[in-house]
Amino acid sequence: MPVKTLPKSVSVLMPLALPAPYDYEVPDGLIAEPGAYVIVPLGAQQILGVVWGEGTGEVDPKRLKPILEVLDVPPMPGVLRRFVDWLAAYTLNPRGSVLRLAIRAPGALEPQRMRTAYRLVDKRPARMTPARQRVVDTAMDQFARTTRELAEEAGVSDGVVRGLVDAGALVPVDLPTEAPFPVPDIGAVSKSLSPEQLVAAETLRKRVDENRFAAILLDGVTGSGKTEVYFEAVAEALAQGRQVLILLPEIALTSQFLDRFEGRFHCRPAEWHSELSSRERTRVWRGVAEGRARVVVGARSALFLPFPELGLIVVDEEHEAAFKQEEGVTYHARDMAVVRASLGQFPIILSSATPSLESSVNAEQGRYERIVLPERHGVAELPSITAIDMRAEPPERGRWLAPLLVNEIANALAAGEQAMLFLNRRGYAPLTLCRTCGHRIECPQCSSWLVEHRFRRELVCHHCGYSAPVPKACPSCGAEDSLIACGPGVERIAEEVAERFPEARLAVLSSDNLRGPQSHEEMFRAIEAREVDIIVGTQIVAKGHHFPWLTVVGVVDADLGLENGDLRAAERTFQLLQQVAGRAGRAERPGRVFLQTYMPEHAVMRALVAGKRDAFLRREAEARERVGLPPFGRLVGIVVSSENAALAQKFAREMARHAPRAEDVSVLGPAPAPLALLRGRTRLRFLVKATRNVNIQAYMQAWLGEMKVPAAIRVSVDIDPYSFL
Ligand SMILES: Nc1ncnc2c1ncn2[C@@H]1O[C@H](COP(=O)(O)OP(=O)(O)OP(=O)(O)O)[C@@H](O)[C@H]1O
Ligand SMILES: [Zn+2]
Repeated sequence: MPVKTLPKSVSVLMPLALPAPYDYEVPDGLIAEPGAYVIVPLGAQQILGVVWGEGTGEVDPKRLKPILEVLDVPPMPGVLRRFVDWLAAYTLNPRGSVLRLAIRAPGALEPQRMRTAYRLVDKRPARMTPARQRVVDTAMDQFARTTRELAEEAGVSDGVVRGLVDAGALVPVDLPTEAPFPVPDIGAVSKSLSPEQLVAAETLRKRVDENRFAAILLDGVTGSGKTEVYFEAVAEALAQGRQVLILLPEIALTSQFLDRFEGRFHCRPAEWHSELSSRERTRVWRGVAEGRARVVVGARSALFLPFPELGLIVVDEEHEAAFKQEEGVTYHARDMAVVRASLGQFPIILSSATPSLESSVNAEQGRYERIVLPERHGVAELPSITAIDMRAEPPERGRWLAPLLVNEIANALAAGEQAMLFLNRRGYAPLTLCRTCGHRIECPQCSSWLVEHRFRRELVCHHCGYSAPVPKACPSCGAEDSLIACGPGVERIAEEVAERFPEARLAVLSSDNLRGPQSHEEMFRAIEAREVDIIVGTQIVAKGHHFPWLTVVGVVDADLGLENGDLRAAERTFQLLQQVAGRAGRAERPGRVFLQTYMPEHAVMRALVAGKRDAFLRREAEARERVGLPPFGRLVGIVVSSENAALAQKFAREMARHAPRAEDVSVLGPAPAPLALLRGRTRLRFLVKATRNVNIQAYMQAWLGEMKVPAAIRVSVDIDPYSFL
C-alpha cells in the first residue's frame, strides 16, 4: 500500500486585524520559505500574506487550503518578522495589523515592469557594414542599452540595431524601468572635525565596527555638529556593507537634511514618508528589499521597511513627541527603533540637544552610552536667553509683542539680520466670543473651540478638521457684529508684525500655508538666501534648521505648553523652547532669545535663562521617581468611546468592575477625557499605573480578555501614552 504523505503546511500571517497566522498547504512545485510573500484564499477572497513559519498543525490536514502563488520578491527578513511579533505583543495590537505597516507599498509586490536592453555577444553577422561596426564598437563595453540608446550613441538608425539583434550579435536583457539608487560616496572627505567632534565620531565608528547592539545618546548643544558627527558613523556602516536608516520626526526637516546628506555623500538618500507618490513608495520599498537603497531617510513608518542588511539606525531629535504614532497601531518609533537595533544586533544613535527624560535616565543608569558635545561649532556661541515678564512689561492694548522684543527686532533688522517669532498655535485666534451674550463658538462634534483662520476666512476645529465660514451674527443671541477674536495665533502675530514693520519682508510658516516638502524647501531656501527679514512660525520652524543670519528669536507665549498639565508638560516646554532658542546665532553673529512669560519664576523659565538643563532634568526625574511616573513606572491609557454617550458610560463602568486586582497596579477612572467629545464620539479615559516590574501587557490581556466589547463601542489601548487628551 502506498504511503500517503501529509501535505507540507506553513503558517501565513495576513495584514488584517488577526492575532495569529493561519495554516496553509504548500502545493507540490511551490517553494514557500519563511518570509515569502504569498497569495492565499481567505473565504471567497484571495489575499496577500507572509509565510510566518511552520504550520501549527492545528488544522485538519485534509481541510487545509493551498497557497495559490508565491510572489517574486525577496522574502521578508526574519528580523523584521520578529520585530512585527515583538511590537504587536508590546503594544497589544493584532500581529496582522502590525504586518500591514510593513507592506504599505501596494505596487511593490506586483511584477516589476521591465524594459528590454541589449548586450553584445561574440557572434557577428555575416555581413558587416560600417554602421553595424559602429554599433558593435559602442556596445563593446558590455553595458546593456536600449535600441534607442544604442542607435543614438552610435549615430545610426534604429533599423541598424535591429538588424544586429536579428543576426544574434545583440541579445536582449531585461532591465527595471525604475530609476536606480545612487550609491553614497563614502570616500568623499568630510568637513574637518573639531577635536571634540573627532573624538565623538571615532567612538561612533568603533561602535559600528563592533557589530553588536549598543544604544548611544549623542547629546550635543544646538549647532554643535551632531549631524556631521553621526555622518561618520553612517559612512562606517556603509563601508561595512550595511544599510542605514535615519529617522526624522517631521517631513518639514527632510529637505534641508537631504541637501546636507548630499553635501557629505554626493548623492541623495532614499526618502520614506507619507507624502511620497505610490510609485515612489514602490520604488523605495523594492530598493530597500533588494538592498539597492543603502540609506533611507524617513518618518517613523520607515522602521517597517524590509532591510536585509540594516546595520545602523540614527534617530535625530530623539526627544520629539512626533515619533509617537497616535492612531491605529500606536507605538513610539524611537523606542521601537531601539528594539529593532537590539533584534538586529547593531548600534543605534539617538541624537538631541534636549534629550528626552527617558533617554537621559537610560544614559544615567548606564543602559545607554552618552557622548557629549558641549559647544557650538566654530566661533558660534550659544545664544543669551532673557525672560520678559509680561506682567511688568505688557504690550499695548490689542497687541501681543512686548516693547523690549519689538525693540530687539528693530535692532536686528537695522543690522541686516533676521528675526523669528515663534508661537505654537495655528490660525488667527484660538477663540471667538460674543461680546453681547458671552457665547463661545465650539465645534459641533468635539468639545473644543473653533479656531479662526483669517486667511481662509473660516472657523476650524483643530481636532477633527470641521470648518465653517465665520458667521456675521452670534449663533446664540443673534447679535450682529458682536463676535470678537480672543488671543493670538501665528496669523495674528504676522498681522502685528506687518503693521509694525511695514518695510520688512515677512514669511509665515505653519502647516496651513505650507503643504508638502516642496513648499517647505522653497521657504527655507528663501530664508537662507536672506530674502526674508522676519519669520513668524509654529513648531515647524522650531527645530533642526540652520539659518545663519537669524539672531533674534522671540517666543510669543512661552507658557503655552505648561497649560495642559500632563506629566511631560514641563519637560516638553523646556525642550521646545530650548530648540527654538537654538535657532538663534548659529554662525558668526551672536543670538538673543526672548521668552514672553507670565511666570518668569517657573522652573522651566528659570532653567532656560540660567542654561541649567541638566539640573532641570535631574529635578524632573526626581519628581517623577517619587510618584512612580515614567520612566520609573509604567502607564497605559485606555479610551472608551462611542457615539452613544450612555452606552460609553455604561460600558466604562462595567470595565472598571472587571479590572483585575493586582499588586503594584492601580486603575484610575473612568473619567470623562479632557477631549470629552471627539468627532461626535463621547470619550472616557482610564489610566493604568504600575511599577516597572509589572508585566503590564499580561495584566491588560487578563482584563480585556474578560470583556466583550459591543460593536458600538471602541476601546483603544495606548501603552506608554504621550497624549492624555
Ligand atoms: N566640523 C565642522 N566643520 C564645518 N562646519 C561644521 C562642522 N561642524 C558643524 N558644522 C556646521 O555647523 C552647523 C551646525 O551643525 P549641525 O547642524 O550638525 O548641528 P546640530 O548639533 O545637529 O544642531 P541642532 O541640534 O541645532 O540641529 C551646520 O551648518 C554644520 O554644517
Ligand atoms: Zn471638531
